[in-house]
Amino acid sequence: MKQKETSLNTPHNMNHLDDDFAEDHAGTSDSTPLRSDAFEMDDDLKMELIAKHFKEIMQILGLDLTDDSLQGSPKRVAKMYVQEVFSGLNPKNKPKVRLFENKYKYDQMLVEKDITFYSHCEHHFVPIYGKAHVAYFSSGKVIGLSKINRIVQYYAKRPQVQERLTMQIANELKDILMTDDVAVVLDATHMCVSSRGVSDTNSMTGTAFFDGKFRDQNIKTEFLNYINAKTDLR
Ligand SMILES: Nc1nc2c(ncn2[C@@H]2O[C@H](COP(=O)(O)OP(=O)(O)OP(=O)(O)O)[C@@H](O)[C@H]2O)c(=O)[nH]1
Ligand SMILES: [Zn+2]
Repeated sequence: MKQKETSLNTPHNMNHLDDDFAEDHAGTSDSTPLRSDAFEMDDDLKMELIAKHFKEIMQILGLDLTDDSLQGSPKRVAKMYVQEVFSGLNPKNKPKVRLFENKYKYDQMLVEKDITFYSHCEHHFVPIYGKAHVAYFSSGKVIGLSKINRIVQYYAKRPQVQERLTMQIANELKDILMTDDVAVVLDATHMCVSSRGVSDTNSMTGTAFFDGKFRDQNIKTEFLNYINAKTDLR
């Protein structure tokens, strides 16, 4: 895991490194740049500190925190960051995945497409949202379909760049399923591009990862055709 040292003024002793914990929980697919003491602080303290600092940001912006609509916002934002939109930074929220034997000897590709995800751009902290399409060939084991969605959600719920999110999903699936035969495609809208800055409301960002059998052009085409096909079952 990549580790970064920065100093944060907290009342906690966050100086020692719990390497074993971090390694056990983060796994090999984790490439988010995390502080070496990222797992030291409990959620309550994180929320308390974020609320305190966010309140200051609101005050600096000139907002009157005695207004009854604004009063609760620092705590609301803190709770949303820690328990919801950035919950994927905490390894305790990593989905528990059970493997099953591929008893039915299914040897074709399995595709989980149109997985809706919400993430946040790590440069501007505004939403990225889109669809993930994931496929794999079983090397003898299979996982429950919902776990694929949960893995996508876990890594999406972090400050992200789309390229890293794509790789984290792919590497996690390769680790769990013990195979290189994994493909991941993400189509997403970045609100830092659409709602500010260049303000392009139409452009989308595509990222893709193909390994193992998916490097074969025919297999790749089969996967891409399937994710682009209209499946009107909903
Ligand atoms: N590669 C990559 N870039 C991203 C992603 N999300 C946002 N960005 C870009 O990150 C860049 C940050 O660049 P800066 O020039 O420092 O930011 P900025 O001055 O706010 O740039 P503008 O958005 O052009 O106004 C921007 O070009 C964003 O569009 C992502 O997932 N992957
Ligand atoms: Zn951005």
